[in-house]
Amino acid sequence: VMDKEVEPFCRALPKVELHAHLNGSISVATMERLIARKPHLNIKHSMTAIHKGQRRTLDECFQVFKVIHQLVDSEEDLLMAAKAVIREFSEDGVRYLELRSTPRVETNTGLTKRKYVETVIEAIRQCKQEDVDIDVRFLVAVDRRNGPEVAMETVKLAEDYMLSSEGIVVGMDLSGDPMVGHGKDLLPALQKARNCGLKLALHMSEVPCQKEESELLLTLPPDRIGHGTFLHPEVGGSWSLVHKVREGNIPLELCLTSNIMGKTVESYEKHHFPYWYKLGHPCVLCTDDKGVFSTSLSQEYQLAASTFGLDQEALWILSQQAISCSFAPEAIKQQLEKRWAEQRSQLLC
Ligand SMILES: CNc1ncnc2c1ncn2[C@@H]1O[C@H](COP(=O)(O)O)[C@@H](O)[C@H]1O
Repeated sequence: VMDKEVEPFCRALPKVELHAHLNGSISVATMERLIARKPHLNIKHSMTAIHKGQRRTLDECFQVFKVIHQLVDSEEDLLMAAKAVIREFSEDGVRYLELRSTPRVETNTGLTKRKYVETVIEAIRQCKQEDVDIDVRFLVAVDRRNGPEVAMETVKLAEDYMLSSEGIVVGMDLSGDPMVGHGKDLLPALQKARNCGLKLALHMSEVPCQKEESELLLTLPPDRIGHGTFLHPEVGGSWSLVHKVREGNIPLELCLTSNIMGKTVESYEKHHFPYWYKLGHPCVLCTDDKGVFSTSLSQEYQLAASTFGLDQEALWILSQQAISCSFAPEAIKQQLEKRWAEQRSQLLC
């Protein structure tokens, strides 16, 4: 009985998505349009998404992103993809979204990093004009693969747009293949970002053996942590890491399906969500790459409910607490809180 009711409940639940990579969030329908535009690339659907039951290594996931980047290589593609992703999140009941994306240069199409950022901002503005029911902010991403100079350049770009985008650009993300590069080289850039008022959402301990890097990144400290799969001592992390994350009350962005499909976590049951949740630590359910991993935020809420035995009240609280973990201005947070409160009585009766 519970499962039947839980699906429509999770869809109707107003939700906050804080960890979504733009190019990983492109749906099958949009991917079809992009593939049709570029037949010469000879790209098959099987190369852009991982389906239920399938699992890849993280390494293979990063190959998938390379293929997607070939499909999204112009201003036009990017605008179309970003608008579609925003609409789809809204249709899934997401009312506040922080979209993250890595500015890229594409010499073939004349795409520059500035144009890239401006196009994502334009997509967000157009959706707002078209009354899509969702508040969207933008986190400019640093791909760790590209090293300290590019990171610094990206920080300058993010700072410029934070000042000129009327609140759309709110922060930065550190992401990319966790096996490549070291956080210590990127520390000065991240410090600079923090000092100029950009919020930091950093991927940390997504794979084992990043203990030292995580210790270092925690000195910043970040405003939110992506994944944090291997922070606790039971999986090779340390008490010191757990202690610092708890002391700083640094929210974790947790992506169940992504971690299973990327094989960093063995099964839903073994996910680290309950570890932190039981400590009362702020945990935010997120999709990571809803396109690549064929999921949705409401599906992630359902999976958390069925795997960890959360009732509807608990799901509502989980989604409501995500508001305070967001980088939205205080006034917006208050508006969202109000909206959540209004919907509460309709949802939980
Ligand atoms: C699965 N776990 C993950 N871990 C780390 N980084 C990830 C990721 N999933 C996605 N990305 C990052 O997001 C980029 C794609 O979106 P954008 O081109 O930026 O919009 C990837 O190239 C990678 O840098």
